[in-house]
Amino acid sequence: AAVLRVEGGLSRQAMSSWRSRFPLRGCVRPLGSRRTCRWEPRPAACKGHEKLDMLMYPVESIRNFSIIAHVDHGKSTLADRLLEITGTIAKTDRNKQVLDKLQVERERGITVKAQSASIFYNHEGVNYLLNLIDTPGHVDFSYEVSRSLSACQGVILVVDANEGIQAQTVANFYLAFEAQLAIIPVINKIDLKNADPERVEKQIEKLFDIPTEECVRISAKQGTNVEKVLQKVIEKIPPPQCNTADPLKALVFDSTFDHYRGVIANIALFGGEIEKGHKIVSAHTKKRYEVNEVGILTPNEQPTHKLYAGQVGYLIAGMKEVTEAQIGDTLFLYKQPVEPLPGFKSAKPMVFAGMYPVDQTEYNNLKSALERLTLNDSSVTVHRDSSLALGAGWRLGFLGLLHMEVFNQRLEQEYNMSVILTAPTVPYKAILSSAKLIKEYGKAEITIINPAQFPDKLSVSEYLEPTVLGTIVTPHEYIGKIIALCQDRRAVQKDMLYIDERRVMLKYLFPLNEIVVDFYDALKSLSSGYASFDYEDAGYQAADLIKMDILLNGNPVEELSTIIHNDKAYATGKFLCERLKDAIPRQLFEIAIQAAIGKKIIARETLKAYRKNVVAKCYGGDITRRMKLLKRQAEGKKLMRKIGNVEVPRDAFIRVLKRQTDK
Ligand SMILES: Nc1nc2c(ncn2[C@@H]2O[C@H](COP(=O)(O)OP(=O)(O)OP(=O)(O)O)[C@@H](O)[C@H]2O)c(=O)[nH]1
Repeated sequence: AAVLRVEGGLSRQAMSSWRSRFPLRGCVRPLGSRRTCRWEPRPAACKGHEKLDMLMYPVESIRNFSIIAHVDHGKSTLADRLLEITGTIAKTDRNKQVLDKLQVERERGITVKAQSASIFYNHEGVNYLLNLIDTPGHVDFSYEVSRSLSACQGVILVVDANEGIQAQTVANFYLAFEAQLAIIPVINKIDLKNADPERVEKQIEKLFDIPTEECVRISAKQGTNVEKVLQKVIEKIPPPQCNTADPLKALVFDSTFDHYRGVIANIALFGGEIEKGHKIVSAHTKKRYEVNEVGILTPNEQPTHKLYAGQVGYLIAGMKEVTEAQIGDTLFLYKQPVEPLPGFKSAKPMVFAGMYPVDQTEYNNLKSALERLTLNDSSVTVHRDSSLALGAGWRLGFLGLLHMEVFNQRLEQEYNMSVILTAPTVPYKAILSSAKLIKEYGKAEITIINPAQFPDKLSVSEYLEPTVLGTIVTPHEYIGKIIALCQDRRAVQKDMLYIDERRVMLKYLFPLNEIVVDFYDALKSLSSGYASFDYEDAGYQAADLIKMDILLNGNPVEELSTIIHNDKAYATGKFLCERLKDAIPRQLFEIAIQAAIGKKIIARETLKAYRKNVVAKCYGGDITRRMKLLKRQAEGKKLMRKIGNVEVPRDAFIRVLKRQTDK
């Protein structure tokens, strides 16, 4: 055990000053009198946490930082290496992407949720406590990035040595830059055959004004130079500016829900200290709680005696309700109120879709699964909704289509729920002209997030659609095709800049609905995967919109009703009908697949009748085999949805909607 001896002992004053300087002092106790003043771990409080007991961290030796990058540039791999070389996790083959804890993250190989880990590191004889937050790269999850940055004083900006600066590199750089964080540029994958770190350094200098000599060249995969990154973190990133002697001020920057322990809030302490038994108050809800547990993430939860100003850790305080751990909330000690921290702008949903239980008896189960999952993913908005065909359900708002798919996958994997999802739509607006409707809504400008509520042209003076400013980074040989694609999507060019002799950055103003579903896929396929894309909100513009329905034998398919631009109606209607024809299995009768605007049919496909005789193979009629096949057919039917008398596989709709990829 580490024993700290102080020659000649300490005065009472000096002792209290030491107390405020050593964040983990809860783990040490004075031995003997003040005069002899030997300190050693306090076993009862810290059982099993020897590492924490042995080290003490004044604010000056804490660094809080995030790793940010474009998708796949190696954030999670770098995080793994940092954890490994500091001995935070064991070095084995199994420790891949340890911070990507969710099943969906491991399956898809992407980070969806930011994760933190505390690292202990000795640099030149000084012990440091480094708190690392791994963040997602995909544009849909940039909200996670900006939230994580609020708990940090610096970032490692990872850029792939082969791909160079990509659209999300630019977006993430500006998030960090605007938050005035220290930025350490790191060029990763220098082991690749085509790596060209020099070129990437020049790009970084040109676009971000960071001198080339500040870049660190590494291979996260092989571990080359990773130690240098840690040294840079210590040298370049300032320690948090706060004081343990101040009243408690803790920012809730993330939260997760545990079935057994309730809400686990990730907190960053901007002042004071917190320990088990403290009575705390939420600035947002004004509710009072008693702290049950505090600790740090290494990367699994590890309880500590206390958390101190400057640290990042977790807190469990008997919060059971989903709404209690508001992200961005400030926690303070009971009867010691503080000025709340600025918090976060709430996430702005870009895509809305209806969600319904496959079977209405599952409504309550789905409701509680949704409540729990939205606690882990507070960027999803939920409104109750109902439909004649699909029953009671919800209208959910997502940050993008990938976010929607991931959310759906998590519902299935983590809560065993299968649901019906309707076609995604963006939040349109309408300026009403009908006095009756204005009275009904209580306002003239309404937001439409459900095609079922689309007001008729006669009662509207203007429709508005949301737009985004998109950034595309591409090798120059694809420019022609990309410009044609953007024009096809009704986009207006705003800027074009060569970031070096081979790469171009384009800026376009897009109608959001043109990019939401499949723009990224289309861009990838026509640039052989080399172009990247990112976007930010850019307000509303007037648009000529209509509502289009898809009918199966005259019955509307509610999942596929969409609001689209008039110019696109015929082409989209025809395309949806063709795709649906491929996605629906032939049935005993003929099926008419039609696209309609109001009563007017604008496209039609016909699916010929066919009978699948599942028992045809059972010549001779072995009864058990026959029963087995019929049972299998019945199971298959559960995955179907009935529209009128037509059976449609439930996953057909999402396949139909991803229209562009193989057009
Ligand atoms: N050759 C080579 N491959 C690397 C290196 N670092 C990461 N990779 C590979 O690049 C791919 C992406 O790495 P990740 O660490 O998952 O990337 P990420 O940035 O965390 O990705 P997201 O979380 O989806 O944003 C993986 O296949 C890694 O094995 C490197 O230094 N060299």
